[in-house]
Formats: sequence, C-alpha cells, structure tokens
Amino acid sequence: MNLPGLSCTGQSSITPAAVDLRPETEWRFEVGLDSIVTVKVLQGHAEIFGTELAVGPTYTFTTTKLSIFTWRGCRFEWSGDPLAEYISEESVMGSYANLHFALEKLRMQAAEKDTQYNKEVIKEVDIITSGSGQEGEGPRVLIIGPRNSGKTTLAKILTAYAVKMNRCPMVVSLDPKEGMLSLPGTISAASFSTMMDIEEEESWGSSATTGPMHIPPKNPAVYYFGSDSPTDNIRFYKSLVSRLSLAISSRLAVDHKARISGCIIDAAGIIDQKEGYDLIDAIVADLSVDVVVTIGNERLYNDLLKRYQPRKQIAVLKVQRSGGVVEHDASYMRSIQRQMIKQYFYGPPKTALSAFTITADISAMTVYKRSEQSHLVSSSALPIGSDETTAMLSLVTKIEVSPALQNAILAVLYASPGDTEDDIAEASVMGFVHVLDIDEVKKKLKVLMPIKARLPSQVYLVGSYHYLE
Ligand SMILES: Nc1ncnc2c1ncn2[C@@H]1O[C@H](COP(=O)(O)OP(=O)(O)OP(=O)(O)O)[C@@H](O)[C@H]1O
Repeated sequence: MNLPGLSCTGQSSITPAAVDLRPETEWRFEVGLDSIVTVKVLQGHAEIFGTELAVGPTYTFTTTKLSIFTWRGCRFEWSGDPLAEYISEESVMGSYANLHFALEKLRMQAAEKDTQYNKEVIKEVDIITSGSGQEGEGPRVLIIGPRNSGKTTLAKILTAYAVKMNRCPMVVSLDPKEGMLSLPGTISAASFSTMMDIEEEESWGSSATTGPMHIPPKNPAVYYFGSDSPTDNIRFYKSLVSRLSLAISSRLAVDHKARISGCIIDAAGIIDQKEGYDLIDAIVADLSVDVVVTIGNERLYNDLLKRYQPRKQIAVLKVQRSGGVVEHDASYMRSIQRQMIKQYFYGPPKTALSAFTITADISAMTVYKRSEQSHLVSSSALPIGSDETTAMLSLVTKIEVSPALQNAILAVLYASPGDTEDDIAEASVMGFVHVLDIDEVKKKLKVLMPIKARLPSQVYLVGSYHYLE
C-alpha cells in the first residue's frame, strides 16, 4: 500500500491486500490489457463512479482505469497485477455530488410543474392544447471539456446518482469513439433506470451484445457516424445529432418519468478549434440544452459564459477535473474498441456467445459510405443563381461491394435499398455485421452476424472500422 497522495509504480498482490479507505477518499487503480485485478468489499460503503459495490462478491477488472470512492469509509481487499494503484485524499466527488443535487432540484421543480400542468389539463381540457410548453421537463445537461478531462466519468456519476434517486435520465453519448451501448463510431441515447456494469469501464451497463445479461439491457437509439472524431465530417455529424435529438424528443414525449429526469449529454472533446465552438452551439440548439457543465478548462468556461449568459435560460457551470483522470492514448483506445467489437459478436467474457457466418451473393448487399467532406460544395464556389441546397452532394454515396470491404464492420440501417439518399443518411442503426471475405470471381461474400438469420435486405453503411480476428 502507498502513502496517500504518492503515486506508485504498481505492485502485484497474489495474496489479497486489505485496504482501509477513510471517508471521502478514493483508491485509484489501472489494469493493463492482459492483467486482472479482483476487489472484494469487506465492510462499509464503496462505489465506482457513483455505482455502489455490494459487500461480499468479488469483482473482476481488466483493461481499465478506475477509482473506488467512499463517502463514509470502507474496508476492502484486492489482488492481482495493477499497472498502478494509490490512495488519493483529493477527490472531487464532493463537488460532483453538489452538481447532482442542483440537478435534482431542477427535476423536482419539473415534477411540480408537471403535476400542476396535469391538474390544469384535467380541469380545462378544452383550453390547453398539447405541446403548449407547460409540461415539466428536467434539466438537459451538456458536459464539455478537453479530451481526457473526465467527461464520460462525470456523466456516469451523475447518471448513477440520478438512478439511485429513482430517476431515469436520458443519457446521450455524442462521442463516436466511445460508442455507448453500441459499437465505436456511433452516437446514441438511452434512458437509464438501472445500475451500470462497474466491471467494464468503457461499458454503460451492458455490452452491445445479443446475449443474456445480468443487468437489464437498455434500448438505445443509435446512429452510425463511422469514425472517431466529429471533425472528420462535421456536416454528417451535425445531421446525425439533429436526427438523434428528434429520436430523443419523441421518446421523452411518451415517457413522463424520463422527461422529468432530463438528459445527461456526454460530448466529444473538441473545444480547441473554431469548429469546436460551432459544434457546441449546434448541440445546445438541437438538444435544447439548458445546463452547460464545463470540466477542467477555465477558458472554455469563460468563453461559454460570455456566449450563453445573455440567454438567461442557459446556465453555464464549471467543475474541477479529477486528478485521477488518466489519458487514453491511441493504442489503448484501439484495444478498447477491438474489445467492444469482439464482444458484440462473441459476447462478454461471462456470457460467451457464438457468432454465425453466412454466405450470400454480392448483389444481395447494398453498401453506402458517408460522402467525403471535401466533396461538399461551398456556396461561394457555386455559379451565381444556383441553389445551394440542390447543389450540395448527398451526405451518403453508394459504393461497389469489393475486396476493399474485407474485414470491415458495416452498420445495418433501418433503410431499404429503394430509399432515397436523404432517408438513408438519416436512418438509425439496427445492428452490425463483419465482412469476413469477398470473392469477386464467384461473386460471393461471407459475413459474420451475431444472430442466426438471413442476410438482412437492408442498406449497409461502412465507416473506418475493421476487425481482424
Ligand atoms: N478518479 C479517477 N480515478 C481513476 N481513474 C479515473 C478517475 N476519473 C476518471 N478516470 C479514468 O480516466 C480515463 C479518462 O476519463 P474519461 O473517459 O471520463 O475522460 P473523457 O474526458 O470522457 O475522455 P475523452 O476525451 O477521451 O472522451 C477513464 O479511463 C476513466 O475511467
């Protein structure tokens, strides 16, 4: 065990090492790719990013960077081979909990307004028309900050605390590289009413798998962007965010509890370019954000304060970055993404599944990719008098099924080959397949699917993700 505040090089422990955590301190640990660390809480209260650990069971962690925090003190034992482990007395959980209580107050106000509204509706059915804007709606919180500032962690903490208070917030992940409840390359939203799976750091509660799970599965709305960074194709990204916001609104319209609970939106870490601020503006407008939380960046906070303060209905707040946040380098991120793709087809380690290989005619598959950003026509380059909207290329382009697709991950869209390109560009994701082989001579292809079925006769969208078994 290390002295509080002194980081260590990591020690391995075959026989369990016992740790007594004092109130409001945290034990931070990192586990490498091929290593395992097990933790068993012996007594007291312990939580990982807001989700409580039960006393008794053994939790197993691999490829992860986490912290066990306690409000009232706890005793636990761990064993295994962490890359690093230390106790920190400088936890920021107090300020994150304050933020949670401030949001909870807004939810209570929304619930009150909703009750008032419902009473009025019952009294004056004829006068009040639906959508009059009187219904209570919980806070829509956007978390923004630089890369590796702890945005996703804060989103998880706020979600876990809200769920503990019997809320079911709509969690929105706008960071394509993370692929919440789906695969990398996606943006998604799901209403959370159950706890998250703490053994999987990059997971939000259940892997994107078709198998049985020990935590009830969420039913996310998913759109496929196809690569890690929104700046790869801002126009396509913004169009998907707009689509996702419509999907969220229609879910909230029929789910009273989720509407009162509000939204927790985890943004991608783009703040340093001009297009970063434009993107924030677009997200704030599309998703009707009313609370912007900046994390770990004073300049961002001040810039956004100037931008949004005049609009009284948007509150801009700042919270501290936790000293425990660890940078994800590119190779770590790739291994996490590989793991997510593998689990989609073969299930998580605890519930291994079989994937199915099927052979089909090349002609049975209709594949699109998103149009290149550079191909999009700017209005200044158009001949005078031409209409900008009609001159713009479509957001997606049809491509040939060729060996270039070998090993590619394709999103199966809720769109049919006969649909227009505009419809295809707006379609949400049904699932994914993995192209194993393409034989141009025999005009056949082999794909891996997570369930036993015929090749869906849908439209497929290819992105930049490949998988090699
Ligand atoms: N207090 C902590 N102790 C240990 N690890 C932590 C702590 N807080 C966050 N981490 C870890 O730090 C890493 C980065 O955090 P997180 O993913 O929340 O940052 P982010 O800003 O969302 O990153 P990105 O910009 O890549 O989206 C994660 O692996 C997370 O589990």
